Amino acid sequence: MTGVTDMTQMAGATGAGGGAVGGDVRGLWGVVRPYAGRLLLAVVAGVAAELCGLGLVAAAAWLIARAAQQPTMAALSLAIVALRGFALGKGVLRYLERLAGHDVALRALAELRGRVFDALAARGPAAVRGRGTGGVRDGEALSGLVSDVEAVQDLLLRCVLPAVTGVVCGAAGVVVCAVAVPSSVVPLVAGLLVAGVALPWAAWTAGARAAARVAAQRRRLAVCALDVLDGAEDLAVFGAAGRFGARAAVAARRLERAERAGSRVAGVVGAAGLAVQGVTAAVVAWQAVRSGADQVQVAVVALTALVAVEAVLPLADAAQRMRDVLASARRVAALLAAPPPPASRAGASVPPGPLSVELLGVTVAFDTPHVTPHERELVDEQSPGLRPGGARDVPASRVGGRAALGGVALDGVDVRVERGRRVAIVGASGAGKSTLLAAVAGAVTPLAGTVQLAGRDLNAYAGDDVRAAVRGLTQDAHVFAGTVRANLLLARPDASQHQLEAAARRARFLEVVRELPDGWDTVVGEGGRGLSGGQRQRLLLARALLADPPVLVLDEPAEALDTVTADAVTRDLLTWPGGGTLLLVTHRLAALGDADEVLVLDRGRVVQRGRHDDLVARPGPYRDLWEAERLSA
Ligand SMILES: Nc1ncnc2c1ncn2[C@@H]1O[C@H](COP(=O)(O)OP(=O)(O)OP(=O)(O)O)[C@@H](O)[C@H]1O
Repeated sequence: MTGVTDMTQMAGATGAGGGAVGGDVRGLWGVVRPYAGRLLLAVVAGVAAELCGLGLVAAAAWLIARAAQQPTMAALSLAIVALRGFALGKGVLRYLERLAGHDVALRALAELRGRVFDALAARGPAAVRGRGTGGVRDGEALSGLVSDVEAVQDLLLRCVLPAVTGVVCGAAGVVVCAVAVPSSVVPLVAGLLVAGVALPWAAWTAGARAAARVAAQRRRLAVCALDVLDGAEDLAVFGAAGRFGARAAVAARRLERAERAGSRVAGVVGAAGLAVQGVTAAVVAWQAVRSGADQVQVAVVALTALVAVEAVLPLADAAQRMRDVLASARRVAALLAAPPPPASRAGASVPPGPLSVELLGVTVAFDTPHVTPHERELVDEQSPGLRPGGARDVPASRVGGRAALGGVALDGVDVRVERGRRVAIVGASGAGKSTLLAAVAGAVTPLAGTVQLAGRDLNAYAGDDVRAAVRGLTQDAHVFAGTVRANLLLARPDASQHQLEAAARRARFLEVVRELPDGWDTVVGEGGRGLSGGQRQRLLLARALLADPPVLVLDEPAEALDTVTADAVTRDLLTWPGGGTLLLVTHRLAALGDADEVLVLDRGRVVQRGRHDDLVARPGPYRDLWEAERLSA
C-alpha cells in the first residue's frame, strides 16, 4: 500500500470527508463524460490484462502439472501456445490500459482545471476562502484547491480502474475454480470477500482517523510556515525568527508522527491482505485435495486463487484513496456549483453620468471569523494568558494582522448622497468605512436594508453594469506585472495619451512616471514590485481616476503619501470639476473643508454628518478626531 503521504496531502486540504458521495462523483462525471469511450477502453484493457495474467498462471500451472505426467508433445502444444498468447497479451493490454487511462485522466484534469479557473475568475477569492470547515488562510486554501483538482486523477487511475479490474478478475477466478474444482469455490469466495470487502472497509475506517490527524497537523504546519515565510523580515528585525522557526519545527515533528501512524495503518492493512491471499490459496488447494481432485486441478485452483485475490487487494488502497478523493470531489463540485456571480444577473442598465447613491437601513454582518482554529491553537500555545479559561476571543490582529473577529460591520445605515456630490467618510479604524464602500459597489450583500443607485435597487441592475458604474480604489487593489501604461489602461483601454497624463497628473503620478527609466513603458513586477509604496498608491489612484465611473469610490487613496501631498491630492479630488459622485474614505481631515459633506462612522453607524466647518464647530467625535490630528501635526 503506497501513498499515505499523498493521500493525506489531499486530506490536508480541508480534512472534511464523507457525505453526499454520489452527488460529488456525479458532479465530476461531467468532466470525464467527453472521454467516456477512452475510459471504457482503459477499463476493458485493464480487465483483459488481468484475465491474461489469470490465464497465464492457470495455463502455466496446468502445463507444469501435466508435463510431470510425461504426455506427448501434441497434448501440451495448445497450452504452450496459450501460455505465449497470455504472456504477450498481458504486456500489450497493460500498456494499452495505462495509455488510455492516463490519457483520460490528464484530459479530464485539464478540463477540470479550466472550469475551476473560470469559476475562480468569476467568483473571486471568496470562492477559495469559503472552502472547507472553519475557514482557512488564502495560501492554504489555494494549495488545498490545487490538491483537490489533482485528485480527479486518483479517482480514475487509483480508484475506478483498480476497482473494476479487481471485481471482474475476482469473478473470473471464481468461474475458473468452479469449472476446475467446484468445491474450491467456497473458500475462494470467502477469501475474496475478506480481501475485497472487509479489508477495504477496515482501511476506510481506520485510515479516516489517521488521515484526520495528519490533515490537522498539516494545516498547523502550513500556518507556521506561512508566518515564517511571509513575516521573515519582521521576525528577523524583532529577533523572533528562532522562536517561530522552533514553532514550525515542532509542527513538522507532530506531522511526521501523525504520518508515521498513518503509515502503520496502511502497513497493517497491506500485510493482512498478503496473509489473506496466502491462506485463501492454501485452503482452496486443501479443499481441492479433499474433494479428490488430481494434481493438475489442485495446481490450477490454488494458483488461480492466488491471482484472483491479488487482483482485489488494491481495493483496500482504492478505498483509502476514495475517501479522500470524495472529500476533494465534494469541495471542487461545490465550487463549480456555487451560485452564479452577480455578473450573470440580468437587469436594467445603469444610467450614464454621476449617480445618486442611497443606503436605506443597510446592515452588513460578517459571520466568518478570519481566525482559523489552528491559528487560535497557536496563539494559545504562545501566549496562554491571552485567553483566560478560553472564554475570551483573541483579536485576529494578534495572529498575523488580519481583520478582527466577525460581527456587525454596518448597523442600519441610512445615507443619501445626491448625484455629483463629493462626500468624505471618516471614522476610527474598524468603524465600517470600507464596508460601506463595498456595500455601495455591490461587493457585499446587506443582511438587511437596500442600496440604491439612481433611485433603483442595486439588484435591479445587471451585475456587470454595477461593477462598471461603481468603482475606484479599494484597499486590496492590485498592480499587475506589466508596463505602467498597461496597468493604467486596464481601467480604460481606449484612453488617449492626453487622458492618461491628465489622470496621472491628478494622482501626482506623472512626476513618478517621468523619473522611471522607461517612462510609461517601464515594466513593474506583480504587486507593484519596483515601485515604492507611495508610487504604487499613486499608480492605483491614477488608474481609478482614469476609469472616471459614474460613482467613484476611493478607499484611503492618499494613505501612503506624505501629509502635504496627501492633503493636496485629497483637495484636488474634492474640487476637481466634472466627474462622478465621489465617496472618499480617509483618515486625514485637513483637506475635508472642500467636501460637500462628511459622514462620521462609529461602530457601523453614522454618528455625525455635515460640512467640515460645522462639524468642527460643535463638540462630537469629528471634533475629537480633528483635534487629535492637529495635536499630532
Ligand atoms: N471580510 C470580512 N470578514 C469578517 N469581518 C470583516 C470583514 N471585513 C470587515 N470586517 C469587519 O467589519 C468591521 C468594519 O471593517 P471595515 O474594514 O469596514 O472598517 P474600516 O472603517 O474601513 O477600518 P479601517 O479604517 O481600519 O480600514 C471590522 O470589525 C472588521 O473586522
